[in-house]
Amino acid sequence: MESATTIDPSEIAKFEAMAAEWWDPNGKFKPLHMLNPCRLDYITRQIAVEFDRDLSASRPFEGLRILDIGCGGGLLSEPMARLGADVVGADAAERNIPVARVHAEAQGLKIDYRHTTAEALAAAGERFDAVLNMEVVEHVADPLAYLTACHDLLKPGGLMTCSTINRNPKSFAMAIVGAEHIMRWLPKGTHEWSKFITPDELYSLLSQAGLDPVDRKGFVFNPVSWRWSLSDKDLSVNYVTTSLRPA
Ligand SMILES: C[S@@+](CC[C@H](N)C(=O)[O-])C[C@H]1O[C@@H](n2cnc3c(N)ncnc32)[C@H](O)[C@@H]1O
Ligand SMILES: [Mg+2]
Repeated sequence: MESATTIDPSEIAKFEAMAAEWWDPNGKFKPLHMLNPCRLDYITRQIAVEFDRDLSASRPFEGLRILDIGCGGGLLSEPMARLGADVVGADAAERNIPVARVHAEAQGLKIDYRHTTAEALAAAGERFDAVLNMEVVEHVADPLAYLTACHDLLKPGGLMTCSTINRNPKSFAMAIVGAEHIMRWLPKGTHEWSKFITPDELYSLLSQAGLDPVDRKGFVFNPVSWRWSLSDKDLSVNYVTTSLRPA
């Protein structure tokens, strides 16, 4: 892989070790499986509004080229392909790629999965209408270089959704003590609290990368209903943003 400046080898090693579990809803990626309906609701609505698509149509994203960067096993690539998009899924952890490919093939989906990075794709001149950048930025070596490569991957007027975890005492309690040590949803050491990013810091990084941040919402877990929902106000732990590449 050329010019892979955003790779943190210790982070990639963690994901290589978990690759076989991507599609086990009760495995190590259980939190992402639980979060999927809520985040898909957000992502599909943002894309539909920006590109004037009707989500009640059978393949509303037909003709859109979408990159799922840090795609893991393809938990988001697959629904985008089902909606008709032309999807590239890219991940720096090599073992994720065959896992994602085999699963998509079994579903009868055509997705272009690649073992590569955002910076290598950008350098190769790849361009997309939308980039899904979900739960990756807190795992990269250089967030600004990474987001700049993501900016370069967008066509003018293109849209990126970017989610991560806030950095404060509550997110330490919930995302690290709660998710890793008490619930054991994630292996211990999955997340480093110091790499979490506040929404204001992320907006600033997105702007420095040349993007216009236009929206942010919280992903809030309700332990009573055992469901995630979107929140306008509570971005205290998990949250998502939308930004546009100026036309
Ligand atoms: C928490 S997972 C999120 C997977 C997927 N985006 C989702 O939300 O279902 C983070 C993924 O980012 C990948 N990753 C980490 N650093 C990366 C980098 N510098 N470039 C590309 N992918 C990276 C990891 O291998 C892992 O698959
Ligand atoms: Mg994460």
